[in-house]
Amino acid sequence: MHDGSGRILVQGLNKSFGPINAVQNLNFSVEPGSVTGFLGPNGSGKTTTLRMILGLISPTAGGAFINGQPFSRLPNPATVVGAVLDSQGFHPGQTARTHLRCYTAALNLPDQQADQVLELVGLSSAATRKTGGFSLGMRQRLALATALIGNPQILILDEPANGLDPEGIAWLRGFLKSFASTGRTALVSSHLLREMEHTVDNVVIVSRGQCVYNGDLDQLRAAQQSRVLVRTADPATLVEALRQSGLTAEYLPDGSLAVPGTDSKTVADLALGAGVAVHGMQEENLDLEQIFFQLTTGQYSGGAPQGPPQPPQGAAQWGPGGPQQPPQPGAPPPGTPPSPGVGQGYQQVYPQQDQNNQGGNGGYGGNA
Ligand SMILES: Nc1ncnc2c1ncn2[C@@H]1O[C@H](COP(=O)(O)OP(=O)(O)OP(=O)(O)O)[C@@H](O)[C@H]1O
Repeated sequence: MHDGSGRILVQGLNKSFGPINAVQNLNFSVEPGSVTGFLGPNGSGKTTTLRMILGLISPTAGGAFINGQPFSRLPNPATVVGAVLDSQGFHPGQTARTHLRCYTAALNLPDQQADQVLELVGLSSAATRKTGGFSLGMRQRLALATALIGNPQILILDEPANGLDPEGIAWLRGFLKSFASTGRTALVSSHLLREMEHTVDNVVIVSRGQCVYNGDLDQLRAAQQSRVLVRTADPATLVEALRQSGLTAEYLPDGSLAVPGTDSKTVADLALGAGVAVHGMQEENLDLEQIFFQLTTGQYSGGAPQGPPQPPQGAAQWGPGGPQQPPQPGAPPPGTPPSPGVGQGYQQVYPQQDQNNQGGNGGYGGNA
């Protein structure tokens, strides 16, 4: 029997396709009562992971558990998990209602359930239309209706916002939030943090098949920091003045300094007090999307293998760049404050980016 918790647990998950390591040692948990975003660039292993969670492919190593059981061992799985990995699999000659009634019949559910889920996804008026004429957004909604047919406790959606217009995305957001507010679990993948930013409570961010962040989105947001970039004739003296005021500084490749967690006035005052001439100063702020790019950038750089992405300061659980531990049954949920020292040191955040500015996809740095 499953434990009924509504929890998804991924432990040491690996999947290789020949020489391709699509998923490497993934560990994360997805908690009930929340919407968790599973985020990463194209090809980062999201769909492969979801397929393993749903028992559609076998892991090379590790495991995925729903309510404490592998998917294949769940009794009445349609009442436990509803999933959409692909919104293309409809018979074009079938109406939306007939399509859904195939499922109610197969699952031994009352026929009215088909109309109920159509209403839930806002497709009641299209119940008798053939799916062949459906727009991409309507297909997404019908796929969602199909996933909901067994009134599942857990919803797993792969890129559900693809093809949705802004109104559709807003609707999806409201739907997922209300689904989670009833204590159920939603795991939703996307390659765009911006798309999911206002929908999800927690995020699991993957890059090149590895987890680079797993935790509370607010905590990731709180890790955004401004830093002051300062050019001076005497950086060593300024570093010492900063140090005496409890601030740290990083030497950037062009010789200027980056001072995190402060503002330009403070740095200017300290420089003045130390008698150091300042030749230029600038404040920089990271937004969430920049952090996302920074964590995931380099996947397609095509060059030599790179080091793992580095976490911003104060973030929750980190993957290869930090002390992420496999979640254990009963472990604290994502968002548990990091232990002292986790992700400390703003200096870790920038160097790769400043030097390489890889990918050109919003990469941070280069302003110093
Ligand atoms: N059946 C397969 N055979 C060979 N390689 C595969 C197979 N499925 C996935 N891959 C490879 O595994 C890697 C991860 O792919 P996956 O589809 O899981 O990524 P993704 O994050 O879902 O990407 P996207 O956002 O583009 O859907 C890619 O390099 C992909 O080419």
